[in-house]
This record gives sequence, C-alpha cells and structure tokens, in this order.
Amino acid sequence: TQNNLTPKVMKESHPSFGFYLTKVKGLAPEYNQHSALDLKDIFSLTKAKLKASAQFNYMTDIPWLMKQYPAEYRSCPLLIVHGEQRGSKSALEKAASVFPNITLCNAKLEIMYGTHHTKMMLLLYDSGLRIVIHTANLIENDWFQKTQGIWISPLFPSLLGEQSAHRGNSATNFKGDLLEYLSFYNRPDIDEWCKHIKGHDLSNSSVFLIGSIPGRHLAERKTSFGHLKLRKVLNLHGPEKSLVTSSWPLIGQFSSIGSLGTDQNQWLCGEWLASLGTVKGCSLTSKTPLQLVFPTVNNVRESLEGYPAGTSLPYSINVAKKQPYLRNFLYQWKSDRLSRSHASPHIKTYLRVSPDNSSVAWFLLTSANLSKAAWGVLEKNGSQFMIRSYELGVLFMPQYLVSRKVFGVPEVKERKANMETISFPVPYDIPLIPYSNKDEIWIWDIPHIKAPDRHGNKWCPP
Ligand SMILES: O=C(O)c1cnc2c(S(=O)(=O)O)cccc2c1O
Repeated sequence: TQNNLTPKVMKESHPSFGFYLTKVKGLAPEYNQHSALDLKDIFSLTKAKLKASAQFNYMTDIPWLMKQYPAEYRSCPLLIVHGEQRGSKSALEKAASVFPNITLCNAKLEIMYGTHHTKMMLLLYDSGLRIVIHTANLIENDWFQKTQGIWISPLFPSLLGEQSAHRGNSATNFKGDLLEYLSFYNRPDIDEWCKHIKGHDLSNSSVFLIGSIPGRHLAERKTSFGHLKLRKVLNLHGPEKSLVTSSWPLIGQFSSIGSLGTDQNQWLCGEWLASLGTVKGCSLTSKTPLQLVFPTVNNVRESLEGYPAGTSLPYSINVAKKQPYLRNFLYQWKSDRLSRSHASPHIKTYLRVSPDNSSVAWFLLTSANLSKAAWGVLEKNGSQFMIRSYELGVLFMPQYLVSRKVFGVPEVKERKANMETISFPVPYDIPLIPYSNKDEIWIWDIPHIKAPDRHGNKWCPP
C-alpha cells in the first residue's frame, strides 16, 4: 500500500539544508520518505494559501503542470518564463491559451545556441514567499524515474507592505543577487515578481545564488554571473587555503557536455577549473585534481528507463570526438546509498572534496551542465565574459549553514576523532568509481547494440 509519503510539514531547520531529491517510483519508502519530494509535495509544504506563482523552466507540459497544482490553486495567476522560439513557442502559446490564469514570458535569447535552462519556482502565499531552485523540466518524464535536485527556501515572511532591495537581505546577499539576476530579463511580468521579492524578508536565506545571464559582460559585470561569480564568492567567502589545499579534488556532475576546446588547458583546466578551485583570498590554483561524473553506456543501459534515459543526456558524437582528453577525468554515476544508481542523473552538482573523501568544502546545485554556454568563457584577452544561456544554482557553504569549516560526507565509516561534523547529503556515492577500461561514455546519437536494456531494447538513434 502506498503509505502517506508526503513529508511532514518541513521543519525549517531541516537537516538537509533545504536540499532534496525528487521521488523515484518503486523505491522502498525510506528512500523516498524524508529527503525526496515530487511536485505535488512542493505545493503542499505549507498550509498557507497560494496567491500566485511563477515557473521558470526549459520544457513545460502545461496540462500536466496544472494537474500538479492542488485543485483550489489552478486558477491562481501563473507566469511561465521560457526560452521557446518559433514553432515550439507557438505550441506553448496554444497550450497556454486554454488556461486564462497563465501568462507566458519569453526570455530573450540573442546569442546563438543559448537556452533558458534556469529552473525556479516563485510561490507567493497570503503569509509569505517561497523560492524553489531545481533541475527538473515541468514534464512528467523528469519527475519519477531520474535523480533530480531541488532547493526549497524557507517560507520568507512579508515585510508588511514595505518594498526594499536591501532590507530582508542575508549575509549571502541572496536577495540582492536574485533581484539582479531577474532584472536582466528586462521583462515587465518579471519586474512585478521583483516587487513581491522586495516585499519579503529573505534574511533567512543562507545559500549563495550563482546565476548565468546571456551576454558579453564587461568590467565589474564580468563577476556577476557564471564561473567568475563563483570565483568571486569563493574568493570572498570560500574555505581557508590552509585547509582546502590544491590537493582537494573538484567534482563536477552533470547531464550534458559542450564543446570544451581541443586543448584541455584552454578552458576546462584553465579558466573554469581556476574558478571552481578558488579558495578564500586566492584563485588560479588550476592544479586541482578534476573528477567528472557522467553516465557510462552501461549506467544508461541499466537505468530504470533503459537506453531512453539517454534522451536526457544529449552528448553528441560530433562534440565527443573533438575532446578525447575527457576520458582522463571520467567517473561513473553511482548512488547506492540512496538507492538511485539506476535513477539516471538529470541533476547537476559541483563540489570540493577532501583527498581522504571525508569532508566537503562546498556544494553547488545548479541547472548548469559542463559547457562554456552555461558557465561563460573569457574573450578579447579577458576583457569580456561571454555566456549563452540562462542558468541558476545555489551554493551551500558550511560556514553559512552549520558554522563549521567543512561538511562531512554521509556514511563515512572512519569519522575522524572529535571531527564532529555535519554531513551534507551528497546525492552520489563518495569515493567515486572511475570508468573501467571497458566503459564508454554515453553518447546519444550513435547506436548501442552490444547488450539490451532492462526492457529488452537496444539503442538505434534515427
Ligand atoms: O533540462 C534541460 O534544460 C534540457 C536542455 N536541453 C536538452 C536537450 S538539448 O536542447 O540540448 O538538445 C536534449 C535533451 C534534454 C535536454 C534538457 O533536459
């Protein structure tokens, strides 16, 4: 019998720091009960009355989305922010036209190949505002058989009529950064939501916002977004370099990979790794060991979905063959602790781990895959920073969440003596498992016919 899996009304000091995964159908209850949510759970976390909501996403199935809202809220104003263009835009307009409460907002995409990847919900209640930043498309296929990440904010109280960009901010400047990110859409419907955000007290938000806005950013705006924003935050608020030395590996985990350049030292192990390897007071430690988690062909074949999981892992052969060096950094998807080794990853996470795999210096949940389009690339001798896509993520820093220097890693047997640390619920098993010499990286546009998946099918793309 399906016992009541909706979480108890969440204590604001939930030990997961507001970080959750999506439920996976068919798992034993304990793997779904506490730190896993589905969309209906998100709408039921509070008894407060929903007044309006905004959904920022890449793919939205409007009829399905409306069914996830409790019936009494299906007529509340809903703003859907998307990046559809041409045919798919008119399809979305057609689907939305059936629902008078839905307004569509088309994020401008003026740079080629840019997409609106950002996945965020703004939920305005009669007694507060909740923000959700996550990795799942608003389509059924993304919500019950994959590993997806969700950050749920506290229910931020109203400033009782006052609107302020500064009051109700936090030490992480979350409110300021969110307002800045939203201002770059330059859309009236989004500006309306900025007024709601200004009207609430976000001083309880203890995560940093790391967003990407398409553009060629100059001067101080270069560090407002993408990997240069992360570099700035780590430089100002990151771990001590005496503790987190360059021997601490950087783990990147994602569901797609872009063209990273023919030489790994150009972007990947150059400017990108220098940013993610930054610690307080210094950066440019590109000696950081790099570990990249991306599913093998076997990981996909053995997943709950079988080979079709690969339709959400769009790594193309034309890109892969230009960067064989990636092989040196690759690790498998494995999440036995959470019973999600077969829940194909659509989540994207980045973290810094100690060489002995006992501690985590910081953890980022984001929509950003491993690509220049998402993270940005310096151009014109570093004078401008070019980003193609909208992305959004939240950075969990131990000092701001548990006033400790590091998080622990869950299930670390030999806990160091008196290292009473608080674990961060990392969604995959650490230590990571490297690719075996027989493993191949998943590529979605070539055949995979050596062995059938659990549904008895092979993969023969069109
Ligand atoms: O969640 C997203 O934001 C996202 C973006 N793009 C995807 C693509 S593709 O546009 O890159 O071809 C192909 C398959 C799945 C995708 C996806 O899940």
